[in-house]
Amino acid sequence: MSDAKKPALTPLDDALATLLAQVQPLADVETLPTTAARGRVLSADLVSPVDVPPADNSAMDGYALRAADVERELPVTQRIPAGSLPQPLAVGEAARIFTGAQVPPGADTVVMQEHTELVEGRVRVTQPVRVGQHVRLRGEDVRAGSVVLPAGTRLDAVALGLAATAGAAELTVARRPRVALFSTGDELVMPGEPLPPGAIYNSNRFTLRALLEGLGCEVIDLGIVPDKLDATRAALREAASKADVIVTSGGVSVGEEDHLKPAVQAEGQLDLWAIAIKPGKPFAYGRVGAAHFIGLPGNPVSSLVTFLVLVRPFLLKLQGAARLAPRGYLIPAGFDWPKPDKRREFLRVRLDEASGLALFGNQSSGVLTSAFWADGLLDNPAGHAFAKGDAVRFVPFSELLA
Ligand SMILES: Nc1nc2c(c(=O)[nH]1)N[C@H]1C(S)=C(S)[C@@H](COP(=O)(O)OP(=O)(O)OC[C@H]3O[C@@H](n4cnc5c(N)ncnc54)[C@H](O)[C@@H]3O)O[C@H]1N2
Ligand code: MOO
Ligand SMILES: [Mg+2]
Repeated sequence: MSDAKKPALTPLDDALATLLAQVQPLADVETLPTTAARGRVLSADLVSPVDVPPADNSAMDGYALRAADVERELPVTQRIPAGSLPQPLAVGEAARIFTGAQVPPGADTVVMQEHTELVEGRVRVTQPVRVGQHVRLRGEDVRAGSVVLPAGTRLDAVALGLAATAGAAELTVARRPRVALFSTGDELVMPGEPLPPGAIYNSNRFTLRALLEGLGCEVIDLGIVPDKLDATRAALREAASKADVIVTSGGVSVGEEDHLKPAVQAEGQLDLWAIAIKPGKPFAYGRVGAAHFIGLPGNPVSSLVTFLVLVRPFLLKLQGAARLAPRGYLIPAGFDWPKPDKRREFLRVRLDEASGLALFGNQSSGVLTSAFWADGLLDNPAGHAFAKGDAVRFVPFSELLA
């Protein structure tokens, strides 16, 4: 193809806007045990019916007392382990108390046992105290009636813990998106099989499956589809009959062996093709029947990067997630980048505390080791040169692979 005939590449932000405009959150929800909801998106606000903590309680093993009484030697009149109900504390008394135990009515302060002396059942405080010290107040974490997790929360470990602290045994989440996945390429063989001359192992299937499962999707794995137009069309029809979204890898560029574009045009419509990013230029989006079609480039790093920057926010929006964009951070570059690409680049870099971002030597889109080595992606605007020490945008994999 001559330069004159080259289609304009769509900027990434425009491509993302097009994708997000095409997707509405799934209407169907399901209620799951909290233990089974990791990675899913909450579809209604979770309101706590209880205060957390439910009562004032001790942050230390020690003695509960009135701060006004600390100058005196106090008789220890009760023992309060966690989980037991205390008796009211009279003036001039102390209670033996343990971390997490309810502070007795009448006491306003806890003294840790290291700051006391116990002589014949009477306790003497040996250090100055502050009124209210070591008392964790009822409702200081969560107030009854407040929203602990808003609709659209992605349920990670901390969110699940917070749901449980509010007593939620079940959570209502968006149903799993059904995603049909297939890889194209006559050179592909599955791990575990012998590798004939000319062949390579299919890695994208594993990367993409893991990414999809991590985002709460039900993966309909259609395996490897041969580089033939008819086979590609048949695979698209099958995928569209089973899934909300079709994700493919490979066969989306310009060679005669790349059949996805014509197959999608024959079975549905192609809305977007080729974006101004490196790696990942020949990304495709369209529709086949009622299903969304997303064609990722075959090169393993290209399919990974395009998934992370385009498909991930798309699948999160499909589930009603509130936050679609990953957080990026300005970090000093540890290297010069004098010859930027005309496309927006996503460089595989590692975070080095002393020198800033370090670059993996081989940035080829076929080199998956670069992504394994890296801590994240340096998101460099199109045509932007920078020098060592300049602040650049770093998006950690911890943001993208979660
Ligand atoms: N004449 C041009 N050729 C290419 C262009 C171009 O603009 N003009 N773009 C290049 C870019 S950039 C990319 S990215 C690739 C994308 O190609 P396809 O999406 O058509 O993918 P394939 O040709 O099928 O494969 C590319 C590459 O990746 C390997 N591959 C494919 N699938 C897998 C898999 N499941 N696991 C592991 N590796 C896979 C495949 O063997 C090829 O080496 O096109 C350039 N060409
Ligand atoms: O877009 Mo390709 O991914 O540069 O190799
Ligand atoms: Mg190709």
